[in-house]
This record gives sequence, C-alpha cells and structure tokens, in this order.
Amino acid sequence: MTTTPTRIALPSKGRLRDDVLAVLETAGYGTGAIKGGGAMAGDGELEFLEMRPRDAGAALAAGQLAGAFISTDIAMEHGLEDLPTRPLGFSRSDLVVASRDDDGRYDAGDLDGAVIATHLPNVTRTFFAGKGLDVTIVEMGGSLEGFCAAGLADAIVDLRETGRSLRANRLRVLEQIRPCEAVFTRRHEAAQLADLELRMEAVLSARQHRYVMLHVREERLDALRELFPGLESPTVLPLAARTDLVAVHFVVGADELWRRLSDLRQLGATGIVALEPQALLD
Ligand SMILES: Nc1ncnc2c1ncn2[C@@H]1O[C@H](COP(=O)(O)OP(=O)(O)OP(=O)(O)O)[C@@H](O)[C@H]1O
Ligand SMILES: O=P(O)(O)OC[C@H]1O[C@H](OP(=O)(O)OP(=O)(O)O)[C@H](O)[C@@H]1O
Repeated sequence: MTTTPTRIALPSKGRLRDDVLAVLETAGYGTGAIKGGGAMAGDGELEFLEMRPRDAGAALAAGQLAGAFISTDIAMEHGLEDLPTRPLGFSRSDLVVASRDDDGRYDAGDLDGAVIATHLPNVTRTFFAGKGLDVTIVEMGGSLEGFCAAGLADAIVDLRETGRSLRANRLRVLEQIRPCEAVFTRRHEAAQLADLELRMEAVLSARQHRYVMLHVREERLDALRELFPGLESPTVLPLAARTDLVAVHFVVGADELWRRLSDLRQLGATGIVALEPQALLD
C-alpha cells in the first residue's frame, strides 16, 4: 500500500529559514538536502517543500498543505489562527501601527480617512474596521517605513523588532497590535505530524534547560533542593574513593541556573558542569 506524503512548507528564504532548519536538524530530520531549490522528499511519510512563508500561509489556507512553518502575522493574514499552532520562540517582533513623529497623531484613532501601507492588508482591514475607522490600504511588498516617511502613506502596519527601521525614518508607534513569532501551524491530524511536533517540542524545551552535574557534600542535598524548588528527585550518585561528597545530576531552566550559580558555589558545590540537552520531554 502506498501512503500519501504529508506535505509541510519550510521557509525557502528569509528570517525564519535558518532557525527552522536548525530545529528540524536537531530533531533528527536530515536537512542536508534542503538547499533552497524547491521540494525535498523527506522520509517517505513527510515531504518538506520550500516556499516563501507568505505563500505557505496562502497554500495552507487553501488546504493544499498539511502544515507550514510560518509566523503569527502570516497566520493572521490568512485566517489560520484557529488551526493548531505551536509557537517556536524565535523571530520575535511586534506588529504595530506607526506614523511620522511630527504629524500630530497620538493613537490609531487619529487615522480615520488615512492611507495605510502594509504587507498585511487583511489584518490591517480587520484592525481598523474593529475601531470603526475608514482607511485606504496600500498593499506593498517592500520597505514600508520609507514610503511613509516620504509622505506617500499616513501610517504603516508593520513589524518592529529593534525599532531601528522606525527610528531611521522618524516614525513612532501609535499602537501595538500584537506580538509575533515563528510558528508551526498544521491543518491535519496525522501520526507523522504528531511525531514532528513531539520531536520539535523536545528540541525547543531542551534549549531552555541545562543538564547540571556537580559534586556536593551529602548533608547539603536539602539545601540544594531549596535552591531549586522544582527539584524533587535529583539523581544522586556515589563518587569513587570519596565518602564525603556525592555527585548530583539534575535539569533546571537555563535562566535559573545562571541566577543560582553563585548560590551553588556558596553551598560548596564543585565540579559544576552544565550542558544543553538535545531533547527534553517531561
Ligand atoms: N525584523 C524582524 N524581526 C523579527 N521577525 C521578523 C522581522 N521581520 C520579519 N519577521 C518575521 O519573519 C517572517 C518572514 O519574514 P521574511 O521577511 O523572511 O519573509 P517575507 O516578508 O514573506 O519576505 P518576502 O515577501 O520577501 O518573501 C515575518 O512574517 C515575520 O513574522
Ligand atoms: O525594528 P527593526 O529591527 O528595524 O525590524 C523591523 C523591520 O524588519 C522587517 O523588514 P525586513 O528587514 O525584513 O525587510 P524589508 O524592510 O525589506 O521588509 C519589517 O518589515 C521592518 O521593516
């Protein structure tokens, strides 16, 4: 019996591509054959197709894909927000409304009758309609900030990461619409997709944690548990030729480890090694 491959879109270029490929590679999907040249057959059950994220959003909305690596803003634009979605924690930005900093406007409510440039016409239409404002939308593919700075639009609906592009064009934020990041969105329930999500979950969770090994006096184990409240049952191992110390292995959040490192020292911990796990599932 032949099975139909489950088609997943990967970013063919742009900001999402490298991070998505890195997650897939760590999750054991060989990405060596993904070279920006189009389709890549996967393991016979999953087929990865390289597409612009925008096109992937449109294809997913049209029911032509099982899933896609896209972003919050693209999912909003194509009405995909109700599909099962896994945030990926990278390519974070804010979707904002911005206008020139000397135009006397103070919030988005000041834009009735205005011309708005955007890459996201549906999101923009819905946003202003929700406020009861009548605007003219100019859909663009290129840089929006310069267009607005030149007076060709009254405002833009665009992403802000560092704010550098807005500052360079003397624009300021009138309203934040919502935070955005890379996401995996799927349309189907399939075992291969559940497996992909589980593997990604393990990789993404592992990135936030550290596997810690250290030596400490046995009578300090309770104090160690108090330092890390989530640490109920660390692995405690004897050390060769040492009766005064034990080895302790445990997993903690990466942030928590750095916050507590000097406390660990004060507890008398030595031989501290922290590694990033490849996979972590509770
Ligand atoms: N400055 C940024 N900071 C963080 N994330 C961003 C930034 N710009 C874009 N992104 C995110 O990356 C996604 C893809 O953007 P990218 O520019 O790679 O593709 P695109 O806009 O579809 O490009 P093109 O239209 O040229 O194919 C966006 O939908 C957005 O979520
Ligand atoms: O707040 P910042 O860090 O400046 O990032 C925001 C900019 O990044 C994106 O554009 P991108 O750089 O992808 O290229 P584009 O201008 O060609 O759309 C976005 O459309 C903004 O223009």
